[in-house]
Amino acid sequence: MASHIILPKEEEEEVEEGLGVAVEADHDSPEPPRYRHLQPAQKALPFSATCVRISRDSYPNLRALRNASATSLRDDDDAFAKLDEGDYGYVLDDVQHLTDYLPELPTFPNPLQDHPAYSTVKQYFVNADDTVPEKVVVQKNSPRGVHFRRAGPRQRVYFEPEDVKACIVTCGGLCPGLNTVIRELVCGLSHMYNVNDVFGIQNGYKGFYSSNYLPMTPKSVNDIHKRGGTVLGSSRGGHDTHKIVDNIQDRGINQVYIIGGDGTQKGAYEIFKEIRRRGLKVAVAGIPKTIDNDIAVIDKSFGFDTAVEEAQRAIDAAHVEASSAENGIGLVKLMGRYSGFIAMYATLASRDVDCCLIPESLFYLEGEGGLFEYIERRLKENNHMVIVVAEGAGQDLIAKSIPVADQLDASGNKLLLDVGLWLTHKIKDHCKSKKMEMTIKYIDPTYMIRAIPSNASDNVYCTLLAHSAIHGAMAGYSFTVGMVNGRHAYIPFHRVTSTRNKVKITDRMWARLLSSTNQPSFLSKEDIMEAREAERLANRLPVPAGSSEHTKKHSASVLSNGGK
Ligand SMILES: Nc1ncnc2c1ncn2[C@@H]1O[C@H](COP(=O)(O)OP(=O)(O)O)[C@@H](O)[C@H]1O
Ligand SMILES: O=P(O)(O)OC[C@H]1O[C@](O)(COP(=O)(O)O)[C@@H](O)[C@@H]1O
Ligand SMILES: [Mg+2]
Repeated sequence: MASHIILPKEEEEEVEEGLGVAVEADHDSPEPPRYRHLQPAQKALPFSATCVRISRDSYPNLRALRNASATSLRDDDDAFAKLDEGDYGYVLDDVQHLTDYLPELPTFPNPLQDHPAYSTVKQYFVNADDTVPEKVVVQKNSPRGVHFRRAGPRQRVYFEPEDVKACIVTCGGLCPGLNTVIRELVCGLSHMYNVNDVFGIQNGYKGFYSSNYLPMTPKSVNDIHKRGGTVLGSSRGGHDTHKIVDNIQDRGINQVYIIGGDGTQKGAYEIFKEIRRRGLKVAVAGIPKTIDNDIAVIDKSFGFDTAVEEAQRAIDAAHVEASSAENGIGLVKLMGRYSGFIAMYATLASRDVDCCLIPESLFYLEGEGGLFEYIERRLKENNHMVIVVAEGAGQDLIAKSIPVADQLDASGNKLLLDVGLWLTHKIKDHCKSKKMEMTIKYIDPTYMIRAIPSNASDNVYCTLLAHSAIHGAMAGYSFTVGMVNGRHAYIPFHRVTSTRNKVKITDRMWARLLSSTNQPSFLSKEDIMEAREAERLANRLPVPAGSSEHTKKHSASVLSNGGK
């Protein structure tokens, strides 16, 4: 896979009058990276900002460096990174900072140092060099790997409180905890940094240029965390980078807090790039929201725990319905377009679920090891059963039986066909063909789950995320904030948008689920090998000793060495 990394001029003699060269590095190839001069548009960028601190001499390490990362940069010229190498394979995948393109900015003492509540905390400020490792399970000889900048308050900040004009926007689908994040941003800015000029953008990205900005105060947001939804409103679509940045510029906004999922974070990155291109002193802080828990790098997204908890109520209802009928089946559809985390965790928590179907694990209906065979067996054994299906599961099967053209929502997300309804009909038809008496009750609790306020633990998590975002923006960084291995970190935008977090069906968690439900895995031996190989390639791991692939490679290298 190729990615583009930009080197500073002084490290590349081949540059003529340009500011630098782009390096196209193919990590899977032993060939040295190819150099390309920057395109005119890229030359317009203040170069010191985007340089990757890798010298030409360290090229042998470049592959190792990129290999240390589980995800790669997007394969386009926009994907610039700030990578910093340390000893023993240490890599800092750093976030953008105002001084990358405005090097002369003054700094100010952090007002928290005089705050009665915070100044008593020993070592309240984080060390400027503190970083958080992406992977915490290591071996004796493994390189230290990729790290992210640790979140938290810094000794010096890049904004004076009275100069800050902040705005908050929520985009995409609802998720429990949105109001808590909004509340804590407004209160945190005011209570920690004495910032009182905070505005709410209404109804998502389009609100930047089509609605009034709502002034927000600690008083006006005091009890919003007890309500579901978002007091600001949200929407899909409407991301017009130029119009948005024009408005940010015209209104003198200098901190933008953007709460939303993968689509929203992509939009935040576009906004940041345009802000930087215009040389504006504006920090962009993304706070990832995804009820599906599918955002890469971070441990867990806010609202996920609340969603799993609320899903129990639907599963309980399905269980009551199923167990109160002869050959009763309760079918619950849970959220998860591409990732089945809610379905998997809700199943593991409930213990009443007999089968969980997720997008990551393909299933089939007919024949040996299929869903119908399992349903028949389970009804015979237990007289009732509960099935949980994630909304993105079985889309391939539905598309085969009901061919319809793909439809997209306003944000460009594919609209899914209703797997719950489809499965209900399929199961009914099958039982009818087998002359089996049965009852099936289908429950879709999606909007009931999304619309509730967050639970206690999500409330605390939302508060910490909001505070980390504020500290980062005040310190001049632009980033997506998130918890990585239990510590809050500032993550480059491209890292959270380039891949998706998915359930690994070769992991222990999925194995636990299979053993708890006793459902078929729907996988052949070849499927398992294929999934393991995909996993290995995605994580750039070596071929395991003893595997057939390893034996093949080993024999080939022995032969090429003349059998030595
Ligand atoms: N690639 C993209 N570039 C810029 N904006 C995007 C992109 N993808 C989505 N957006 C914007 O982000 C917002 C939310 O996206 P959406 O996919 O609906 O929800 P989520 O952020 O939860 O994934 C929408 O306003 C959409 O226009
Ligand atoms: O009906 P809507 O509002 O488009 O939302 C449905 C989608 O919203 C979600 O709950 C969350 O999606 P986003 O992360 O894109 O906001 C999905 O699980 C679901 O498919
Ligand atoms: Mg999304």
